[in-house]
Amino acid sequence: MPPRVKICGLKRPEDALTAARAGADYLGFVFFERSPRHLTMTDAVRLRDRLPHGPERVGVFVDPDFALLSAAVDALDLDWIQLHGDETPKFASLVRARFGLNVIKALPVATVADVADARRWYGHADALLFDAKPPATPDALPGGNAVSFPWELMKGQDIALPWFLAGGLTPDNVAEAIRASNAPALDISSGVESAPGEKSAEKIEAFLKAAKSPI
Ligand SMILES: O=C(O)c1ccccc1N[C@@H]1O[C@H](COP(=O)(O)O)[C@@H](O)[C@H]1O
Repeated sequence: MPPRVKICGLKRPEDALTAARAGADYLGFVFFERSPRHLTMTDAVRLRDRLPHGPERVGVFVDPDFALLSAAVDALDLDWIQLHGDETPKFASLVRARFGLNVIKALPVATVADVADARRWYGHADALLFDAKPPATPDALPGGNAVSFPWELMKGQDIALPWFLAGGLTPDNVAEAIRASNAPALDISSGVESAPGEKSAEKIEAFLKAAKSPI
């Protein structure tokens, strides 16, 4: 079965439509002010009725408060909440209970010990997302840095939740990433952009083609 694919950091309805037509399973929207992909609440409300139906909608947050989550859930009719900061398992459980939505917890990975951290989230999150650790630079974001970790770290891991491979994926490296990691789902942002925050229709289509039919 081909991996499920999330195209993240969408801001324009035409990019969401391109992703949906090309076979994306999830559409991701970033609510983090420092990101070039940040969606303001005003823009989110405008976007809502122009989004395609079919793919599930994921809001991406970094150590959010409940007011932000509530506004974004309402604005975009979200299906999933992705926590991409230093949130605790207890906080993830509270979010699930409060909103009745699925939670994806992003985990930063550099070594196999970071992958083993997954088990802390069993019973608290509905899916996990393994992303590279952010570079140690002042301007680095918690995610969306176009940085990969060694995909082989995931191979043969017994992860008891659905999981996404993320970080530095591109149309050119995704077939190798799938082979190396056996990932059941993939998440991409920078690799389908022409500039930070600007999605490329050609790259979205190329990524989905390569991800859904790896050689
Ligand atoms: O994309 C962002 O700007 C972002 C900001 C804050 C937290 C998470 C963010 N993105 C997530 O990171 C992955 C990997 O990004 P990339 O493909 O390496 O650019 C992305 O898909 C989002 O889930």
